[in-house]
Amino acid sequence: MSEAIMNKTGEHLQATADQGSSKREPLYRLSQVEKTYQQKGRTVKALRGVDLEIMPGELVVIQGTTGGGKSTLLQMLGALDRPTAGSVHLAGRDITILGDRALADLRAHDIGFVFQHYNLIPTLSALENVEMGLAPLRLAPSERLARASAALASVGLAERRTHLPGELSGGQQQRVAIARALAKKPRVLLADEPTGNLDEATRDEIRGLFEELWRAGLSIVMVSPDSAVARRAGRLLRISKGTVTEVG
Ligand SMILES: Nc1ncnc2c1ncn2[C@@H]1O[C@H](COP(=O)(O)OP(=O)(O)OP(=O)(O)O)[C@@H](O)[C@H]1O
Repeated sequence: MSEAIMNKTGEHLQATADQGSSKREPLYRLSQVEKTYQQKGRTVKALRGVDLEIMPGELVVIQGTTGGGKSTLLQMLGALDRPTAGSVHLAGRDITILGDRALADLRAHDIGFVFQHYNLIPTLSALENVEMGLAPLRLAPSERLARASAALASVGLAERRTHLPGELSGGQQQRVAIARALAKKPRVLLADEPTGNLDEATRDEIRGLFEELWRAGLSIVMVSPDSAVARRAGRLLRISKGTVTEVG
């Protein structure tokens, strides 16, 4: 990535890195988190008493066996679902006791999501897609435009702002999705197999972008089976049968 882009990324994220919580307070603190699902009359324990702390500025990669609980854990971190037992604190706040509206507000402001399949709206331009991510924040239109433009520039796509997703490569579409998450200035970026849909060369480009974002101060938690992503991680976790272990 060019130095100019990195400077923009750094500037864009500075406000995020500075916001609120002190450096010593964990970004996440999970205590005895359990999640059980009912599946055709039987109980499945997806998470079994997970204790986990993630500090601000960490790049955490989660790997594990199929059905081990990776997606369930990411859903707990993303406030997309509540645990059956235990607590999840985000920046010192117990998010397991929040109501639906407060959780939606938290997701809109504090958590950036990136998925394997980009989830862009095909009829909207790159810039409009990024702006859409800001809709729940009810910003003034000028502020929304400024934030979306800055986020697109921070991933190197300033010149592609008017392009539709179908006119962009897979890697560029994933960059738009990352810009959409960054525009919120989130406390944390959660990514679910973000390189899973890309060819090897593009995969490396997106791995590099995540690493640069991390080095610029962003906290990132990523589920990825990609061993090259794991090698770049600050911290690698394995989850199997609902139990998390540190690797290395
Ligand atoms: N909504 C649900 N309802 C019932 N069971 C579920 C639900 N979501 C997950 N499970 C079960 O919980 C366990 C953990 O699932 P999870 O999706 O978290 O695993 P995973 O590690 O992400 O798997 P994969 O790598 O296959 O995506 C599995 O046994 C799964 O079948």
